[in-house]
Amino acid sequence: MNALACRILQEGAAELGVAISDELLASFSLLANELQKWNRKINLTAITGDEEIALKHFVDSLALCRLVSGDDELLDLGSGGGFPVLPLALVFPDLTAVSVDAVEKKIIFQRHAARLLGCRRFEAVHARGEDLPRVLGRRFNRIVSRAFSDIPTFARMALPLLMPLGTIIAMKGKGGAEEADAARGPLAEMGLTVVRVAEYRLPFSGDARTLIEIGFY
Ligand SMILES: C[S@@+](CC[C@H](N)C(=O)[O-])C[C@H]1O[C@@H](n2cnc3c(N)ncnc32)[C@H](O)[C@@H]1O
Repeated sequence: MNALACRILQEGAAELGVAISDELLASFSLLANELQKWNRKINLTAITGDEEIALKHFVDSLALCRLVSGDDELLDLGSGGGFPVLPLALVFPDLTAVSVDAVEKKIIFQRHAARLLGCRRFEAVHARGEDLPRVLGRRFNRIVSRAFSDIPTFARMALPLLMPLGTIIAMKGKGGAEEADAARGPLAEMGLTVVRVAEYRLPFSGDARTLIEIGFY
């Protein structure tokens, strides 16, 4: 990553309350390089420039740090090139993280990146969200997604894998609060409720973002 992208990552993360040491910065740089290298051959992401990756993939993913803790058992559903799960695995080395995507080449990239980065408690699984209860057969206390699906569809897939006191977190952009309101009915039918809606701005760009946290009634 170039110097500006490193600054964007460190200052953007600091604004979200996350400290990026020089050692972590080197890991994020390595991840950005691998993403760019693989993206030239296989389509992983439309976000390709250094500064864009630093802001729209890394800083954006790190906004979840306020709702995730290092000892969580986390599942990222529809993780694509590894977001938000890989930045979280870097910042929380003890996080147990399982990443799922329906596109195998994306999962192969994530396994490669995690190996290079030394993410010991990270597992990438090629599967469709609909098949997860059969494929995974385990439970998580934090199930997250970014740019994945509408809230009820995501919640329906996550529900069988959620621990009793766990929460589901959808990362949304502008209009997230309205989407959360509209989902209250379908969520109630599943025994779920919206426990928190956090609206904030992405550092530097000022783009609107919303974290929607959902739990059992
Ligand atoms: C728009 S991308 C978002 C990727 C990543 N979360 C991000 O924010 O950069 C949506 C991802 O969800 C995956 N996906 C879509 N439907 C899925 C399903 N039913 N089960 C698992 N993955 C799915 C796609 O393959 C794609 O990688």
